[in-house]
Amino acid sequence: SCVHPDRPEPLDLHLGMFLPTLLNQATPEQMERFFTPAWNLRIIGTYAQTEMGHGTHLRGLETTATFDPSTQEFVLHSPTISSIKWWPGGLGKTSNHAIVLAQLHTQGRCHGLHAFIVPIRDMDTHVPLPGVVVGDIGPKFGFSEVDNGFLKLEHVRIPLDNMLMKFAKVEPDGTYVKPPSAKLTYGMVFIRSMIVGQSALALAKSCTIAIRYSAVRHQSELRPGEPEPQILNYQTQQHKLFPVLAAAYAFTFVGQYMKDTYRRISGDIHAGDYSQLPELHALSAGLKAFTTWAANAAIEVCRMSCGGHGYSRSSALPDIYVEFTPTCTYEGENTVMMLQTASRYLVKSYRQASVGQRLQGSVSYLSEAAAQRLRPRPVSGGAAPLSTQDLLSLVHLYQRRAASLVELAAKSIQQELQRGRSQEEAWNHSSIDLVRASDAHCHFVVVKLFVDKLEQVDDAAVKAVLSTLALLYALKGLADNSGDFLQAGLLTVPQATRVSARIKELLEELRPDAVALVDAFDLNDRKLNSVLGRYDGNVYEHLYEWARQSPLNATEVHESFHKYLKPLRSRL
Ligand SMILES: CCCCC/C=C\C/C=C\C/C=C\C/C=C\CCCC(=O)SCCNC(=O)CCNC(=O)[C@H](O)C(C)(C)COP(=O)(O)OP(=O)(O)OC[C@H]1O[C@@H](n2cnc3c(N)ncnc32)[C@H](O)[C@@H]1OP(=O)(O)O
Ligand SMILES: Cc1cc2nc3c(=O)[nH]c(=O)nc-3n(C[C@H](O)[C@H](O)[C@H](O)COP(=O)(O)OP(=O)(O)OC[C@H]3O[C@@H](n4cnc5c(N)ncnc54)[C@H](O)[C@@H]3O)c2cc1C
Repeated sequence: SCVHPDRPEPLDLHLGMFLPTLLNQATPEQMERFFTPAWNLRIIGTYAQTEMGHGTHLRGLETTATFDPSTQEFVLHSPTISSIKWWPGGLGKTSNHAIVLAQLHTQGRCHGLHAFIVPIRDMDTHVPLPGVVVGDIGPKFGFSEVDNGFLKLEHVRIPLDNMLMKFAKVEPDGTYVKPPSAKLTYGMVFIRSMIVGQSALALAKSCTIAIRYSAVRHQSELRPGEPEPQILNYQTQQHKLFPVLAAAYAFTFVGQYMKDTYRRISGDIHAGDYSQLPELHALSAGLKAFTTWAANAAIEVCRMSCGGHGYSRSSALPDIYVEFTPTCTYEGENTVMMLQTASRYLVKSYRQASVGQRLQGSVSYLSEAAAQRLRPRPVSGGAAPLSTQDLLSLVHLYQRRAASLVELAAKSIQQELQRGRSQEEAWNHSSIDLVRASDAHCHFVVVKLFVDKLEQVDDAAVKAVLSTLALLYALKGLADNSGDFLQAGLLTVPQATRVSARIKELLEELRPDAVALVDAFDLNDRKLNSVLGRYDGNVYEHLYEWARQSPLNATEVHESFHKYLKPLRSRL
């Protein structure tokens, strides 16, 4: 990471999950024994939860940890081929320890998934320990710097106090002591919260490269006989890139909010107050999925907006994409995360609101919607007047769309039940609606946080341009999801037409500030690592220099001529 601070590297899991899991789940004695050597890289660890057969379904994980009171040890074992730990970063060749998630068996009973610190390589020779079969899982889409690995445990014994026991415990006689809350052992909320900020960074880098390049790239003819214009003057180029720019700002604010919320609530949890954990889980799961899906698509828009040179590694956009895209899968596959937010939070809150409960946090609007349902509908019934200028009214529109889609999902479950389907089937047959409800809820949260942030901006000029970005973000989202708003009776066709016209005006308004707005991310050339996105805009000279350094150009005549072409010629 000293060369490219953002490139994935084998120690990411050690820094990003092994250390934080110790901080969250180790006892003071275990901190003493493990944290210090881990901080000094004597111990190098990873987080081994996913198996070949299960990544999402945690309760289906097969690795076992069976307590043996006669020796005061746990026996860690991979009972089947599908139970082999698979994917953990840094596991293949780098780590000498792993936090292994395994089903805890003691006194003949299974107590579910718990975390165990398992030494896997000799601390001096780095040779795998007895009973440990470990290696790299082979080439991947990207992440080639990381040795994502497999781990097969064959009756490996570890001492009793290698089980992380801050919450749950096993006593010397094998008695299991339950944690204060079963949810505390899940973990993963920390990284999901951090990933929201990673989405913002990926967007900021991508649109900085694409907008700067679009300011120096001249192509085609706008007015006959005039010089070729900057491609940033094409309305279609602005329509591709300025909403990405707006999203980069939006997600930056959401990423800060997510980090602050994580810090606040995990502080409460450390103090023994678990009441906010459901909100933190739902928010981090939903926003992780929402922002990574959006950023994933936007990086590709930025790459393609740079034409051929966008496809060159010199642009950095292919690498940004390859390194970012697994965030949609790891730390909770996005669809599954959206379903968690809907099923474990939004529908539950909807039902509480329907019986008059006052809701707090990001779902408080569901109480308002429930109260609304009880009031007689206005005769007009039609959509409220739409202001394409007033941000607060747009926030309200997103709130009502979310409330409407949560209600639609909850009603779908009700209808399925009335058809005689079981609970599980009713939920499964409503899961498309559940995902839409979560998506709409997260979209509302993002728009609301963007507008809230503007209240904190004092400088009038900065506030004005950020308001334009917030308007573009909100109106583009309205246009992209107009079906939801039309279906919910929140938008009319004439209003939708006005929205499209307003978006075109905003693109024109933003054009003069576009380069300054990406410069404001202050991403230096080393961090961007992009010939197209260079601050000095001197692209062509550096593109030529970059190509000259290609390994293929080390010799004027490549050995392939003599080895293949020439012999081939002689045979034809
Ligand atoms: C410190 C320095 C930092 C420096 C950083 C430096 C570098 C960092 C760089 C990069 C970062 C590092 C690494 C990045 C690269 C790769 C990392 C990838 C690592 C991984 O890829 S690592 C594996 C991730 N793999 C998953 O992510 C599994 C997903 N699968 C699940 O998560 C579950 O399978 C679920 C939830 C789908 C179903 O599980 P289930 O069936 O048991 O639960 P169920 O749905 O029944 O819910 C029962 C009750 O638990 C609550 N609940 C559930 N989950 C909770 C949670 N997390 N927290 C709190 N409450 C939770 C519910 O809300 C409900 O609550 P209630 O009962 O009240 O409704
Ligand atoms: C680059 C990378 C690094 C990783 N690093 C680690 C690591 O360090 N440690 C670790 O433990 N793991 C790691 N993983 C594994 C990762 O956490 C899992 O791949 C992820 O949790 C998804 O689980 P899965 O692979 O089983 O996918 P599956 O869950 O099998 O997903 C396949 C499809 O099934 C769908 N699906 C699954 N369950 C449901 C459901 N209930 N309802 C509806 N649809 C469903 C999904 O939406 C998806 O479309 C890493 C993965 C990658 C790609």
